[in-house]
Amino acid sequence: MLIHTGPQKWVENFPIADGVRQSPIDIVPGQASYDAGLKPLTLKYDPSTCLDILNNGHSVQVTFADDTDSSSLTDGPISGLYRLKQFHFHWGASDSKGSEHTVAGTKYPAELHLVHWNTKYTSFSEAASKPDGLAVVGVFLKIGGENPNLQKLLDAFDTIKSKGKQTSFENFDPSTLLPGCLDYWTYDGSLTTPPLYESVTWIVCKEPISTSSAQMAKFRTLLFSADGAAQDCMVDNYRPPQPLKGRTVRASFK
Ligand SMILES: NS(=O)(=O)c1cccc(F)c1F
Ligand SMILES: [Zn+2]
Repeated sequence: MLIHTGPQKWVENFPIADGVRQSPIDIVPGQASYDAGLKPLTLKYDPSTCLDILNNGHSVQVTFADDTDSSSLTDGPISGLYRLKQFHFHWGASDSKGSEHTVAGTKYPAELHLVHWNTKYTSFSEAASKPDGLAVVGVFLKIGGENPNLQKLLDAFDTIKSKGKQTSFENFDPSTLLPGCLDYWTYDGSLTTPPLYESVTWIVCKEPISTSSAQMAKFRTLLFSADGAAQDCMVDNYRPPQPLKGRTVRASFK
């Protein structure tokens, strides 16, 4: 029988779930403070660093070679250079929910997370638990026209349907999943899945990218469960917004 240990249970094994800088949050544009000192994001991605696509049992993840600075994030709210490690998604059981961050209470059907780690540390694993260790760029997906760049990922889903399945995935350029305008909100937060480390500088793009309802349905064909186990559709793999606890959300735009 299926036991879902949802976000409400995480605090038992990860007490930081009730910490002071947890993610995601509800972003209230009217309460964000414009910071003229915030630089535009510099995202330089090399498609040849794209390695594989994986069903890790809680999302679909595309992993990158991070042994050089070829795919990097600089500027924006951060100092130094952060390397792209992976990107993944969160989505709902229907188009009415699925994003982790919300905007004045609005839920999007999905959210893309591009995970980067600070090269002042020697590896992702070392960086993952440091207060300035990670920078995650979040991009909302909204229902609109079909997204041909997203379709390249979806076409690989049939071969990674169940938990633990992965397949090679090469020469994908993640910048094709970025919105045209890179205006963003930024705040200090955490991983949104266990171990919930408070190590993430969040950079959430104001402009969503489009996906179709049919493309969203394809995400929902993935499984939380491993081959041979009772089939458990991978849906609602998002954590709800967490208390702001006095944090300031800054905007890179007026
Ligand atoms: N949802 S999330 O972007 O916070 C995230 C999840 C797992 C590992 C990470 F490094 C990470 F950043
Ligand atoms: Zn995520």
